[in-house]
Amino acid sequence: MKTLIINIKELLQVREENVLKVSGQEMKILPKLENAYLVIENNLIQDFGLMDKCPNENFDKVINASGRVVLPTWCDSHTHIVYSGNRVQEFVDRINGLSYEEIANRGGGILNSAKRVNEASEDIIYDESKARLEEIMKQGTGAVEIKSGYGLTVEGELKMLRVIKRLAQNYPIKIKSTFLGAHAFPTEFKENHSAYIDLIINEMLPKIAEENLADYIDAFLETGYFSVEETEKIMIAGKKYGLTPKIHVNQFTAIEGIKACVKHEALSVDHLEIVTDEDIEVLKNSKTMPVALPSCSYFISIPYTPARKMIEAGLPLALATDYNPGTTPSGNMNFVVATACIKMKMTPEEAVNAATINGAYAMGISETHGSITKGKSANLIITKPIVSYYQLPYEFGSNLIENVIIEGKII
Ligand SMILES: N=CN[C@@H](CCC(=O)O)C(=O)O
Ligand SMILES: [Zn+2]
Repeated sequence: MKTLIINIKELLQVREENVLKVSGQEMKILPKLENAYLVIENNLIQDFGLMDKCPNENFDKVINASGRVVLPTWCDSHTHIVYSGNRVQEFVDRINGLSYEEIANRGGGILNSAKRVNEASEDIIYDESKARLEEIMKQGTGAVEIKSGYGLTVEGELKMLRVIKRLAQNYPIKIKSTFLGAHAFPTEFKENHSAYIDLIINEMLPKIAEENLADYIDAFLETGYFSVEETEKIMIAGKKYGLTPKIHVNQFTAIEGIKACVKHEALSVDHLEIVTDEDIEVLKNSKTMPVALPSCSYFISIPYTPARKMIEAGLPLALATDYNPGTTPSGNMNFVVATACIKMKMTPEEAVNAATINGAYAMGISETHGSITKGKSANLIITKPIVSYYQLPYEFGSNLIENVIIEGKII
């Protein structure tokens, strides 16, 4: 099957294959072709260029993208879309004055979702989660990382990871799986942290490895959740099973967690609503991708990641949704990109780079995803007719996507 897209008004994020992430000043540049064509063959980007060089041969399908922008699909490197039920009552409780912390201390929050996951069957969780996956694909996401972390029991965590595996088998979207057993301490382990960490290390991890259920390991490194020392144990144990760390850190407090993550060669550090100068220095000398989650800041009214400061210091930055029932019940990367521009003062170029190539890097797939590059997966967003890509963050509440192509096929 060979498809040709013609008359593309702007073809964005055109890169050579050696560009796996962009940092600092490089993030300001979003390479593009105007009036371009693109050829898809065998689910891959086979060729692209300017219309005056457009191939003149027989194609199985021709798409006329006149007036439209084409860009790589979003790479959402941080989600929790496998869960059951919802937390609408906590949302209303927060409007009425309770904080995220107060709700968690009453047994709500992560433990509330853990109760639902442990009560629900794998099939029910699968059905609820696949609806969310289908929704984000329509919103232009072509690769996604999904975490466990609402099981917090051996069976619950395995159940979530098996759902992620089934989603990966049944949908064309690229899925990376992360084990987040260290998301919160179950009530029965509140006073005995080391017993829960032993359970993660000695019971959960070997079973996960045996069934090959995860690519990465995560922990919620935060005051009141997992300490630096506890997270280090988890990272070391995960690495023994080949799971690279991707860690929740600096959401509410800065406790030198980033330093520990960099020491253990984390692929990414995520949240970063609170960032110190020392954190920035540590990240500068690393391969770790900082990941900002602006819809979480928006939804629970916490600070936005200081993107300007980080980019100006020369760091890369990725953007992701954090889609989860508690702090971010939305997986819309278009909203994330717009919010990064509006609230974090990222330029549209920086935001698109952060949501594509840097997002791909943060889930270890930037050799195959995240840019318009020959040989990469044919994962494309085709917009409706628009003035320029600036319109994407500008019209932040509108759906400007006409078609999404994943692995060469319109979904
Ligand atoms: N902060 C930790 N974990 C999730 C929220 C979990 C929840 O409240 O269910 C997050 O990334 O925001
Ligand atoms: Zn998260």
